[in-house]
Amino acid sequence: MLTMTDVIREGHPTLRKVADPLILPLTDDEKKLAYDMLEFLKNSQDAETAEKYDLRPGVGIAAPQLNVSKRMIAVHVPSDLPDETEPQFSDILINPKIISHSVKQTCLSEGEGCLSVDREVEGYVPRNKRIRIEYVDTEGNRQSRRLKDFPAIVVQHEIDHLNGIMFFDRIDPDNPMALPKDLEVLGYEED
Ligand SMILES: COc1ccccc1NC(=O)N[C@H](C(=O)N(CC(=O)NO)CC1CCCC1)C(C)(C)C
Ligand SMILES: [Zn+2]
Repeated sequence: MLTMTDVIREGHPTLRKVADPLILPLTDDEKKLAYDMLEFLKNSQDAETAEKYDLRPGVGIAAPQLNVSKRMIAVHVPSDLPDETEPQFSDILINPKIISHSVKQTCLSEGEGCLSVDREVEGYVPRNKRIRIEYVDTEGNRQSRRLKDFPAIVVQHEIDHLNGIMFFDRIDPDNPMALPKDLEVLGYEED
């Protein structure tokens, strides 16, 4: 199973590379990595396993973070409803592409972090509020999804990793707490 020791950290050159598209069908190794990535996220969200292996509570991870410069991400976003056990969005996305997106932007009120970044970085990370993505799943089937808000933020954060972009690259250095117009901060319900 993957643990935090398998995750490369800020400063490792692979995090700044543009990852290569995967050729289908996936090799057995690529398929194993895909499943390991999704299992890592599920493990990290299981209190006992997370504590036992000291895992940070992950909602998404990209292959480059495991030093594999290939266009593959895993996402496992829990539901924000208390009694709901089904995740909001959970899948392995091969060669994901943002096909279109809303003009409207959003950001997390508490900013972002990263499994590959061992420090707090202040500031809003503006992202598209709604996105339409296309990707191939591990069975080789093309998938198309429309996502918004937190699941959309997670997928955009992970696709950035496939292009060598870190979340703090998107924070305005002159005014980290600047809120671009047309941006709705996520986390505070608009009354
Ligand atoms: C179960 O955990 C949660 C439940 C509800 C809300 C949030 C979370 N967890 C997270 O946001 N987790 C972050 C995360 O996995 N990432 C992914 C990452 O680093 N990928 O490379 C960072 C997030 C910042 C915005 C989107 C993803 C870390 C960096 C804090 C571990
Ligand atoms: Zn990250």
